[in-house]
Amino acid sequence: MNDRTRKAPPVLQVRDVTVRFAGLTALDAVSFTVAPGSLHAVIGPNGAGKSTCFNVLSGLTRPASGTVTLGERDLTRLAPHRIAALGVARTFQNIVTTHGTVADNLMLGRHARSRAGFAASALRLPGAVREQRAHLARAREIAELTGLGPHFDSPVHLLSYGDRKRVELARALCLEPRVLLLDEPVAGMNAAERARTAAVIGTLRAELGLSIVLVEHDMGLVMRLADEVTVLDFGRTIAHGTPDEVRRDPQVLRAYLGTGTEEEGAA
Ligand SMILES: Nc1ncnc2c1ncn2[C@@H]1O[C@H](COP(=O)(O)OP(=O)(O)OP(=O)(O)O)[C@@H](O)[C@H]1O
Repeated sequence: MNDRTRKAPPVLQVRDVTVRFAGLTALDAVSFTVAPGSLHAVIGPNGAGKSTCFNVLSGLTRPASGTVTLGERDLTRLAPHRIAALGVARTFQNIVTTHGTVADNLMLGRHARSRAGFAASALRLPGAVREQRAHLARAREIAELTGLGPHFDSPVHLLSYGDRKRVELARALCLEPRVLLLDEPVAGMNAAERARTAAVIGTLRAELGLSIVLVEHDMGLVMRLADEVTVLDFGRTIAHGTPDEVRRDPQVLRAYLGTGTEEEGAA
């Protein structure tokens, strides 16, 4: 059990979000709601707008119109660090940590939550030492939760690719988020690593009660883990529902099989 179990996260609501890049509409009035403690997947073929959607949620891209709210808070125009401070943490598709030990990387993640100043820490004042110890203990718990416990003191570059990618996930968890945005968490992994990471994601939701938004190309993983799925294609929502509902949706099948109508512009 963990002592950080908190009340349910607030509802994350994306309403009518539109993003344009020059002439291209990357997201076109996209809306979805992430229920507290649920796992919501955003899927779609290449170029559908999934990363753009994540960039809006994490404050890296400002939409031309529409809003993103977490409970009562409007996140739409906040800087990324403010959004993170409100409890929305993300991982990145292509970042795989290579420096330091697992512990070093997780402590970097804890740094944002540290109250003791740099000088107090450097001078090893008692309060700062106590705080540091508590952060280290929590980092160790997070390592256990993400399957990295045995590697806590290992240099990251000696770990397998799958473990290294989970270091990024564990570092995001060190922010103690209420909402976790996972951008292709199993990309590039082999089958065993994918299964391991899927199990970790399931555990996170069960044990921490987090809301999770998942962008992932691995449909098996999405269908196994998601409570709800939003399907994008060319920036538009083409389907929304439970995994079973979307997997049978003719528009989804068309988008994935590339046999779309002229209007959908499939090649
Ligand atoms: N900074 C940008 N400037 C111009 N166009 C962009 C920019 N970012 C994304 N796009 C375009 O917006 C559209 C949506 O891209 P996005 O990366 O969000 O799709 P995606 O669903 O994440 O794709 P993938 O599965 O390949 O990662 C694409 O046509 C892409 O080329």
